Amino acid sequence: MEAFEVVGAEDHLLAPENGHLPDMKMEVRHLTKVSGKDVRILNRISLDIRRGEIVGVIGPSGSGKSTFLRALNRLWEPASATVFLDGVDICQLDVLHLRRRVGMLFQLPVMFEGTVADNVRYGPQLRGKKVSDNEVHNLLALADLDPSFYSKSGGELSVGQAQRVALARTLANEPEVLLLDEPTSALDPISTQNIEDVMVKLKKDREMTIVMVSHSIKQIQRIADVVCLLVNGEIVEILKPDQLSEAKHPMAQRFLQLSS
Ligand SMILES: Nc1ncnc2c1ncn2[C@@H]1O[C@H](COP(=O)(O)OP(=O)(O)OP(=O)(O)O)[C@@H](O)[C@H]1O
Repeated sequence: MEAFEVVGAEDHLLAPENGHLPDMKMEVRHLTKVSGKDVRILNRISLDIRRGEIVGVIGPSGSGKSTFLRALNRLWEPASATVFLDGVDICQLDVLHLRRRVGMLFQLPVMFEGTVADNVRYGPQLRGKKVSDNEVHNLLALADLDPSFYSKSGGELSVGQAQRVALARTLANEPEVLLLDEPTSALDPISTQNIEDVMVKLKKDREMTIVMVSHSIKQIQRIADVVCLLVNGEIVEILKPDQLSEAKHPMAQRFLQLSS
C-alpha cells in the first residue's frame, strides 16, 4: 500500500489510503453500515467523486441509495477515514461546516416560517452573515425563480416552487457539493426540467459536484456524467449514462430492463 499523501493545507492530514487525487472532490473508501439487527445496509462501498461531476445513483428500492447519500454529510456517522472531502476525513470536520460545504435537498422541500427571502437568508444569518436584497435576487435567479417570489410566504408555493426555494436556500451557503435525494420525484415534468437545467448550469458555471439519487433512469441519462448502480448495499456497476445496456451484474441488468 502507498503511503498517505499529505496535500498541503493544515487539515489535510488523513488522505485516502491510496493518496488523494486533486481532481477528486469526495472519496469514499470501504463505507459500511450495519443495522441494529446486524444487517449490512451498505457493504464496503468505494467511489471516487470527481470535482464538477454529476454522479447519478440508481438501484432497486431498499438497495441503500439514501443511506449512502446521507453518509456524505454525516446525517449518520460513518466510520473514520471512510469518506473524504478534498482529501480530508469528514469525521475530522466540524459537522455544521461540513453540511454547509456539502448541502442537501430532499424529495419534499420543507419551508421555514416567513417569506421566501427569509428562507434564502436562513443559513448565512445563522453564521451572522448578512445577505443583501440583491444577493437574494441572484440566488432566486440561480434557482430559476422569478424576483416576484421574494416576499411570498412558504405556504403560498407549489411543491415545485418550494423545491427551487429550498435549492436557493441551500445555494446561499455556497456549497461545493450538492446531495440530491430524489429531488424531483414529487414534481411535474416542467418543474423537473427546471431543476435539471439548474443542476447542469451549476455544474458548468460553478464546477459544482452533484450526487443525485433518482428512480428515473431517463433523468439520470439526461444529466449525469457517471452512473453508480447499487444492489443490496453494494456498488455493482459504475457506468457512463450511455453505457447502461452494458451492465453485467444480473440484478443490475434486470433492474435496468424493468426500469426502462
Ligand atoms: N436506521 C436504520 N435502521 C435499520 N435499517 C435501516 C435504517 N435505515 C435504512 N435501513 C434499511 O436499509 C435499507 C436501505 O434503505 P435506503 O433508504 O437507503 O434504501 P433506498 O435504496 O434509498 O430505498 P428507496 O429507493 O426505497 O428510497 C432498507 O432495507 C432500509 O429498511
